[in-house]
Amino acid sequence: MTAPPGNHLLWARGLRCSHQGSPALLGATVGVPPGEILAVLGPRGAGKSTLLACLSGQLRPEAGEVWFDGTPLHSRSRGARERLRRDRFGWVGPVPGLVPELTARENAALPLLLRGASYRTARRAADEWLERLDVAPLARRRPADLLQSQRQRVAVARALVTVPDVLFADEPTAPLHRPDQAHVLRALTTAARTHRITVVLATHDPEAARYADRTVPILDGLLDAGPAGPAQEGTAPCVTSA
Ligand SMILES: Nc1ncnc2c1ncn2[C@@H]1O[C@H](COP(=O)(O)OP(=O)(O)OP(=O)(O)O)[C@@H](O)[C@H]1O
Repeated sequence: MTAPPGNHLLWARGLRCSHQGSPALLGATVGVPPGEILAVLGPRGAGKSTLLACLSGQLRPEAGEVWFDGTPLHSRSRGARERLRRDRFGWVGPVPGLVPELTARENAALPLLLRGASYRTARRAADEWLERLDVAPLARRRPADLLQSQRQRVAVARALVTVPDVLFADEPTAPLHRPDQAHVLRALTTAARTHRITVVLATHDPEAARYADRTVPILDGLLDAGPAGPAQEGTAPCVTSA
């Protein structure tokens, strides 16, 4: 196994992955330098979510390699990949997925509390991120009392509260109206740039991709956007439990 070429925080080559026999990724190669906001742009079913799941270690690809911070991710155990996701990655998807019983502040603080931070520390950090996402006045409200765009901004605050090395954003504004989409994407990308957080943004919308530093197209499970590096044999089947 040879380390990836160039100065990439995240790098993948020749990723292949299928879901219950139907192919989703047929060969994806991409490198992401530290601090870059990269948009992966493609239509529905192109393989964007599967790519992000492989890059973040949720799925282990059938073939190909994923490297993060100079070490291979694709060959790590499930537990090691879960720890990496908890400690170094953030995730925001199209559905906010907030805990309904908790306030916006408690939801945003949750990742820090799960890491063992004190309530006071977690609360202070959560308040700062809610402020950056323009939802600080709503800190005491529960998700049911928030608008969809407000819930999504709380979800972004929760994804960024640990200041992850990489934020994976999978269609983070898909269910929002256009003005709310712009608001959430501007807040997300401004916060990421300020804190040098690398972002991989999956989207079907060229307007959303305009907030990124670079856009790479994905179509029918194919993406070729980085130096290939040396050839490598495939690994185990594409599964979450491996
Ligand atoms: N859990 C699954 N079981 C079966 N097929 C799946 C599953 N997840 C994705 N697929 C299929 O894999 C292909 C790629 O899906 P994927 O969700 O990665 O694409 P996408 O570009 O993110 O699309 P969308 O924007 O619709 O989510 C599609 O054909 C999809 O139907």
